[in-house]
This record gives sequence, C-alpha cells and structure tokens, in this order.
Amino acid sequence: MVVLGCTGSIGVNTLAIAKKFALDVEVLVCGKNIKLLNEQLKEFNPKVVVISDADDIPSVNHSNVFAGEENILKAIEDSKSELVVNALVGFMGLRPTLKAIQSDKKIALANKESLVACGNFIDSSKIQPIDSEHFGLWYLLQDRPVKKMIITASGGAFRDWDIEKLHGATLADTQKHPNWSMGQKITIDSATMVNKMFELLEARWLFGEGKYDAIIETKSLIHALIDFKDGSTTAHFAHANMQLPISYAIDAKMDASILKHIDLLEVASLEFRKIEQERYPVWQIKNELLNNPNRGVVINAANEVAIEKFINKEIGFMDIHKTILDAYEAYDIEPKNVDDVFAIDAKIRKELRR
Ligand SMILES: NC(=O)C1=CN([C@@H]2O[C@H](COP(=O)(O)OP(=O)(O)OC[C@H]3O[C@@H](n4cnc5c(N)ncnc54)[C@H](OP(=O)(O)O)[C@@H]3O)[C@@H](O)[C@H]2O)C=CC1
Ligand SMILES: CC(=O)[C@@H](O)[C@H](O)COP(=O)(O)O
Ligand SMILES: [Mn+2]
Repeated sequence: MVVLGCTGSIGVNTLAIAKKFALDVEVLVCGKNIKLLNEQLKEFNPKVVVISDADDIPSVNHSNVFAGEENILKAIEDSKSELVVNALVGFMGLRPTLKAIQSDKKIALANKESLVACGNFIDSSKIQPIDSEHFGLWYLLQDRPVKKMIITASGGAFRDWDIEKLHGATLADTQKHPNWSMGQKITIDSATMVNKMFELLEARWLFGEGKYDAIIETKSLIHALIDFKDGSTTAHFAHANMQLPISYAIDAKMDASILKHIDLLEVASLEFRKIEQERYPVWQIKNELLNNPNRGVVINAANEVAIEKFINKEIGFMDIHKTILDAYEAYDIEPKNVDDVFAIDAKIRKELRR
C-alpha cells in the first residue's frame, strides 16, 4: 500500500496495522519528521519515499527519496499498490485523493478535507472512510429504511470551560482533547466543533442525501447512531482507538480481533449533551451547510487560514468562528467542477490572508 502522512497520528496507527497483518508498504510520504521516518524505513523498507522539503533529502536513510507535491502525485500514479491510505492533513490532501481515484486505486480516507471541499466531484464508491464516526455509520448500515444518521462529538477541549474565558484560550489549551490523541489541526477543529461540521458534510458525501445530525457523548465510546424508520436506534460502541476503523479501511472483510470490548459495567454511565451555538458559534450554519454541501470549500479555506492566524497569535480562539462565519456570508459561491474548487480555495486564502 501507499501511506500518505506516515508520521502523523493516523499514519503511525496505519503502520502498526500494516505490521500486525504483515502488509506490504510500497510508498511512504511525510513532511518534516525525518527522525520518525528513518525509524519507519528500517521496519517497512518501502520502494519510494516522498517528503515535503528537498533540503531534508540527505537526512533520509533511503536511496529513492523525492520531495514536493508533484512527486507525491507521481509516486501514487507509478505505484503498483491497489490501496492508498490518505492521512495527510488539510486541503493539501485533495490532489492526492483525486490522483488516487484517477489511478484506479482504492482509498482508505482519513483526509476529510478532501470530501469537505470537493465531495461533489469525488467518486465515493472508491472510498473506505477511516474517520471513526463514518466507520461507525458504515458498520451500522443495513438494508433497512433509515430515518436519521447521527454522529457523536466529544465536545473538545473546551466543553466544560466558562464561555466568557474562551476568548483567551491558547493553542496549548486547544490540544487538551478529553478522549483522543490526534494531530494538532484536527484537535483545534474538535475544540471549535468545526470537525463535527466537516464530518456531517463528509457523511453527506459518503452516504448520500438524508438527515444527519450530531450530539455530544462525553466519553467518545459511541461513535455513531442510526435511527431506523421502524423506531429502532442502533449505536456503534468501541474504545476510542483508530486502529479499528483503519483495519476495516484496509480490509473491509476484517475478521480479526482488534480491540477489547467495552465493559459497560465499568463505564457505568454515559452523558449526552446538545451542541450549543453559544459555545460553538460555527454550529449556527450547520443546517444551512448540510443543505448546500458544495459550500464546504468556503468554510474549509476560511478555517485553514483562521487556524494559521490563531497559531501565529494574530487572532484569538473565538475569531476562528468569526472568520468562518464572515467568509460563509461573504463568499456565496459554489464550485461547478474540480478546477473551481481549487480556484475558490485559492481566492479565499489570498483574500483572507491580506
Ligand atoms: N488523528 C485522528 O485520530 C484522526 C484524523 N483524521 C483526519 O486524518 C488526517 C490526518 O490527521 P492526523 O494524523 O491527526 O494529522 P497529523 O498532523 O498527526 O499528521 C499529518 C501527516 O501529514 C504529513 N504532512 C503534513 N504536511 C505535509 C506535506 N506538505 N507533505 C507531505 N506530508 C505532509 C505530516 O508529516 P510530518 O509530521 O512528518 O511533518 C504527517 O505525517 C486529517 O485530515 C484529520 O482530520 C480523521 C479522523 C481521526
Ligand atoms: C477520532 C476521530 O474520528 C476524530 O474525528 C474525533 O471524532 C475527534 O473528536 P471530536 O468528537 O472531539 O471532534
Ligand atoms: Mn471523527
């Protein structure tokens, strides 16, 4: 397989599963973490390696190392593997997703930004979702009429903070996720609830038109629920560990034991909460966005610029919400094709960075 983002949170878990099932790793792609990459190279011995920065090539212990986006795309195209695991973060994951589809590969997709920004132009039949909630929905779906699909949110780092204090929240504060250990960007997205809004769009593109919603389940032990028309609701329970979704994304017929079952007596109780707009202001456009899913490209670009500015201390935490809501109002545009997606993304980034 080809593993994009091998040094990240999903990438490392993917390689743990590759090791467990003795799977062949043909290509490894990462950014700047050359130390971890070199350890992975000793273990997996891929044919091709691609990193982000050409200056780092001499530090990589491999004879076939390339750098930059063009070489990521070439490595996908040239590979013999049938499967590409896309665990890159952000909009930069979109071109590799499109290239993998064009090259007739199956995609194990963690890079939700691909679907958020470009879902209308991506053939979802090629995708097995890695995202835990979408894996949960996929696991629960059966041939029965569905009324509503519900995904859960943890509530993120600030679910119990005084709302007045949120303006002063720092980058370090955003990273204190209550249940999951993940990369920096998704952990910020979890604190703003942007992650859940993205996941509703992701679900819409993966599973089609229908009713979708999200609620907070504070322990992240339930990942998805389906309300069936008959009045039954089923829920997907599993420990908060991405190795389960990754295993199925790599092999949909997975029949091995991956995680321990949850002991409900040990859990004792679960708590559900409504997602409140006061704490998570972006949530006010959730329904509107679900009715206009093509506008995902707008909120994705605005979110990525806002996060950059927040990390650089140019704006405060709550300004991330404001940037997204303002951009959603200012840019009432929808892409008609893939080229439009890239053009709209570039325009919004340029204008918001001014
Ligand atoms: N973490 C999780 O549990 C979940 C993550 N996701 C999604 O999966 C994706 C990955 O998330 P996560 O693993 O947490 O992110 P991380 O930040 O942990 O990892 C990102 C990976 O992308 C690599 N990368 C970044 N920029 C470049 C570049 N320019 N060229 C090549 N490689 C690059 C990084 O390399 P390096 O570190 O070497 O710089 C790293 O390997 C995101 O879209 C996220 O929303 C979805 C569900 C759960
Ligand atoms: C593990 C996973 O799938 C993440 O997307 C997780 O859901 C993030 O946590 P939040 O529920 O806090 O957004
Ligand atoms: Mn998720």
